[in-house]
Amino acid sequence: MSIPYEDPTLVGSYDVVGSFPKSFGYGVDEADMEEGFSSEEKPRILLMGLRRSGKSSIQKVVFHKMSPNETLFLESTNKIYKDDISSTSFVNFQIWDFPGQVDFFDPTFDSEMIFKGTGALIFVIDAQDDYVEALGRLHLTVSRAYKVNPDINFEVFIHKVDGLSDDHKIATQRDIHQRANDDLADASLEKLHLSFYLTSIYDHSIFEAFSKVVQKLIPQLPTLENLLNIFISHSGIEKAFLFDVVSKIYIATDSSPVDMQSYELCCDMIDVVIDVSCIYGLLQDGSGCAYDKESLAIIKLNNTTVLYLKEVTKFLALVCILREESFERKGLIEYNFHCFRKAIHEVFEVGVSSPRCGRSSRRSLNYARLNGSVV
Ligand SMILES: Nc1nc2c(ncn2[C@@H]2O[C@H](COP(=O)(O)OP(=O)(O)OP(=O)(O)O)[C@@H](O)[C@H]2O)c(=O)[nH]1
Repeated sequence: MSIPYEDPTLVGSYDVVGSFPKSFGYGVDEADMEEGFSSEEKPRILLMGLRRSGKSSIQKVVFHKMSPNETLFLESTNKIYKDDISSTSFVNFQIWDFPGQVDFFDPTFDSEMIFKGTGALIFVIDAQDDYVEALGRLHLTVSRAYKVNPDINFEVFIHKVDGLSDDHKIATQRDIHQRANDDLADASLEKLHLSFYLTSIYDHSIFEAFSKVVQKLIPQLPTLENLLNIFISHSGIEKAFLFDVVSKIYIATDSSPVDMQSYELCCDMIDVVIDVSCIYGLLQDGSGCAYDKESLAIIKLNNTTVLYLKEVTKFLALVCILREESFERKGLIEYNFHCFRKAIHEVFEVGVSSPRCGRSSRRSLNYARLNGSVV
């Protein structure tokens, strides 16, 4: 079976349901910054798994704002769908969505080309279905990819868990974890590490899981975490996330544990801000930008909690949760934010001026170009 490729610019686009209009973007000049980078060179995230496991739905919900219910009408993918999201998102990758029936033994399947430039391989398992066949396919896929490129991060999404009880979720995760690792041990592939996530497109779990996958691919992550730690400890803030605004993936947070509720609250805040901005912030002819340098929002909740959102770069927003009493020192928070923002810009500028030219430094350079130099 030959696997044709599909250029996303040529296929039908999906209407946007939910908070962001599809046209929501951040301006125009990414093309200039991309010079010298062919799309082939961009690091990839691969989405693989059996038919109907939910791959296309994940991609559409996370990166194209499709509403979960609309995924019911998605047709089966029969080509590799390459989605370049770098022009609208901090996540400067290509997402490659594979058809479920991909045949690794087909001579036209060029595993060297596909796996060489891959940063992460996400294997999606439908938890509502019998997963024995999926486990076999997982083993085949990861062992094949590992042989070509042992640096790939292997991520397993135990997907559609919205249909399972909490106990069932845990039991399924344990069982899949055990069997997948047993298969690897039998093949003497103990060094191949699999990470497991329970996901569903019907809640925030898919965004959280994708956040973790993407974070592993961001070379500046420790620096970003450090900056967030310094910022919150000097500002009386409880939790801070650095969000990619379009996808609502958080690319970094401070080192205190993430609880799902805080994350959801911050995601909802982004939706509210962009919704209000789209409705009341654009000009009458629809021109203008829903998210720009001026973007700032403060929401006081009825439980003495304050949510604070502010633009950091054209792709990134800082969203914080703090107590009302800490917010009395608003001037201090603003000053610290100013220093934080400056430091973030410097982090990415260092990437730009770095003389290194290996593949990984080119990746950071790519981030830097998109996130530092144009804000
Ligand atoms: N309950 C539930 N259904 C889901 C979830 N994600 C996807 N689905 C449904 O699963 C079905 C298959 O989804 P697709 O995204 O087309 O699956 P795919 O893996 O891309 O399928 P192929 O293109 O055939 O490989 C659709 O009806 C989706 O609505 C989920 O998290 N929960």
